[in-house]
Amino acid sequence: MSNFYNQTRAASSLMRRLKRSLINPTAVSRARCFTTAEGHRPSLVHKRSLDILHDPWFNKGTAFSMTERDRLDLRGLLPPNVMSSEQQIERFMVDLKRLEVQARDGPSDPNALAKWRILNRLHDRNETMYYKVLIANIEEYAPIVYTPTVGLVCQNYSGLFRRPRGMYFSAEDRGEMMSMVYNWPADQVDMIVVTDGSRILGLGDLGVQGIGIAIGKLDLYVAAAGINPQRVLPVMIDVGTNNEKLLKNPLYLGLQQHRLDGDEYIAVIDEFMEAVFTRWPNVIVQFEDFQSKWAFKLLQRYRNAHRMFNDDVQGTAGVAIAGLLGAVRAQGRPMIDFPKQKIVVAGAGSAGIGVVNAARKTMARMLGNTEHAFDSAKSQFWVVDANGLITDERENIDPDALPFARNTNEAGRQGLREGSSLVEVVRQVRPDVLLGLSGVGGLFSKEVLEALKGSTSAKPAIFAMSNPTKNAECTPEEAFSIVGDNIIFASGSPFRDVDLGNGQIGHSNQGNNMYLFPGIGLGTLLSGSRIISDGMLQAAAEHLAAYITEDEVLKGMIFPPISKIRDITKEVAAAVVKEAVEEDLAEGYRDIDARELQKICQNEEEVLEYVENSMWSPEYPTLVYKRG
Ligand SMILES: NC(=O)c1ccc[n+]([C@@H]2O[C@H](COP(=O)([O-])OP(=O)(O)OC[C@H]3O[C@@H](n4cnc5c(N)ncnc54)[C@H](O)[C@@H]3O)[C@@H](O)[C@H]2O)c1
Ligand SMILES: O=C(O)C[C@H](O)C(=O)O
Ligand SMILES: [Mg+2]
Repeated sequence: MSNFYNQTRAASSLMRRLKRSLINPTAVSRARCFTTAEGHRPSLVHKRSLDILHDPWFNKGTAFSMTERDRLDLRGLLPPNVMSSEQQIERFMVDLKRLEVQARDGPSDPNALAKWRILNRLHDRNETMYYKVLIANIEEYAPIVYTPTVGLVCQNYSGLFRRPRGMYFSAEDRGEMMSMVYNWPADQVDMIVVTDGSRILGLGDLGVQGIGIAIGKLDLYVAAAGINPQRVLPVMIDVGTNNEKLLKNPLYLGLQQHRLDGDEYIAVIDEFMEAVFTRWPNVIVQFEDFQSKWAFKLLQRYRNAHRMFNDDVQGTAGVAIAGLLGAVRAQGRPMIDFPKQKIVVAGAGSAGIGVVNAARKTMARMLGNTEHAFDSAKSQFWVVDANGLITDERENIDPDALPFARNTNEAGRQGLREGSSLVEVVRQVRPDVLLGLSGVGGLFSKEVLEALKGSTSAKPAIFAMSNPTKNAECTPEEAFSIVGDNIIFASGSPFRDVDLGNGQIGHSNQGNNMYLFPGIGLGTLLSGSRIISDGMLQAAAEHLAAYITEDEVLKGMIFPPISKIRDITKEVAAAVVKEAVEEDLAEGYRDIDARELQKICQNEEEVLEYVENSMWSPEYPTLVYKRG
């Protein structure tokens, strides 16, 4: 009897709620909660895709089941791991409690993560205002939305995740990507930054959490290059992770399996490339923070047929070249002396090898671009990795590092051998430049910096390029205090200038690929080039190098201030457009065809104007309602 009574009461209460829901949309959701709990009765939704995720009544975030994701066009718009609502709450609570703990190991600003949250919420609410704030305060907030804070964000992404941004393609989506790509609401996408999360900055494998780096890079594409924010797409390809800590964490948002490898891995990336280029044939894809093992292979696989580049290999190389040329000028020598520089590089990964390859080519070009010049230029480099100096005696040598392996006999005459330590190499070689792309914080120890005092250069250069801040090979204070005032210093993450006393400033330059990738992307877009050639990358680097005046260089400034990044990007993009036209690669952009582009490129001012006029600026447009 009482059972019957309860059922009747529940049924009439449900009827009342449903009736109310017909007139009051708020009640729909209340009824939804009620019916779900009582009888799994579905709710009717008149939305799909992102509109559901952005609706607080219907959104379940990571708790959408896979069938619901398929039914509602949500596949790819959420990290792949489906969570229970209990897990969601646990994740939220862990994050909430973390606020009580001071962020350790992060950027020097203890409030960086809090600032990131505030900016991120603005990004979700009002994109125009977000970019207005970012552009107007780029020097202050680039370190929040980009390196170094973005590293901390990626490390904590499972806790920080609120509203999804970008697309996730996972190993589970094989065979589905071609249709999934249509779940993204924008018909036009100009720029994709994609990562597989395998080497995020110097922080290692962060799996699905690496999406933060793609978001941060695209923030700069909008702020610096004026790419329309409605046409950017951050992508995470989740093929698993080899980070055991993440694999053991039940609240991790990614696939809880080890990374795919070999042909299986390549098949996933191939499928992703085919899907995005089918839907958006003119898109440009920037590969970011792939472990070296795949970075070079994928670059070779796609670069001759697709509009793509690898920022860590090619963007970094260009920035380093600009910095190295600046360092030569700072010594009061002509740039043409670059081929005489002795360069010790610590780190033989995607970034280190990318830099030595490009620097070797630049030297060869300066020496007349002959085969002999190219061959002899390699002797200016000493490459040291985790196992010490790389020589031709190295077993299982990485083929990408092979051209830079020192000849053992010749190394012996210098007092060096296979595996010599960094300090030994610096002591014996007495280099003009010590460049770090090792990911190892503090690698340029007191001993190494002391050894650099023996440099044959009047003004040795120290490039501690690893990110984020705690992974820098040394700080500017260490460099100036140990090696002396008469040095050039650059780091990947921002550091403050050093007060040398007597009114003298030791400049701390930020040598980061952020000076180039936005211009490479924008220039490629505006030229309509089908590929990104070496010449286009070289033109970008040369323009960055030329941006700094003689006066600035002599004061030790080899990179311009970040506050000028929009102007630098415009110049770099114009150089890329011109080179694409010169190489006959440019096919035009929108209503500017190849022939018109050629005409524009005959006049320096006109190219710059073309680029500037094509850049998006954060201004509110007037909105007019039109029935769909
Ligand atoms: N400033 C920039 O614009 C910029 C651009 C790209 C990469 N980076 C930074 O460069 C670092 C490396 O990136 P990657 O993609 O080449 O990584 P990677 O993991 O592929 O390569 C790291 C290299 O460093 C070597 N290494 C490790 N320990 C060493 C030691 N004790 N001494 C000498 N070498 C050592 C490794 O053997 C490997 O060759 C990262 O921290 C990344 O953030 C900076
Ligand atoms: O992301 C950066 O700040 C630079 C570079 O791409 C890196 O991987 O460290
Ligand atoms: Mg990178």
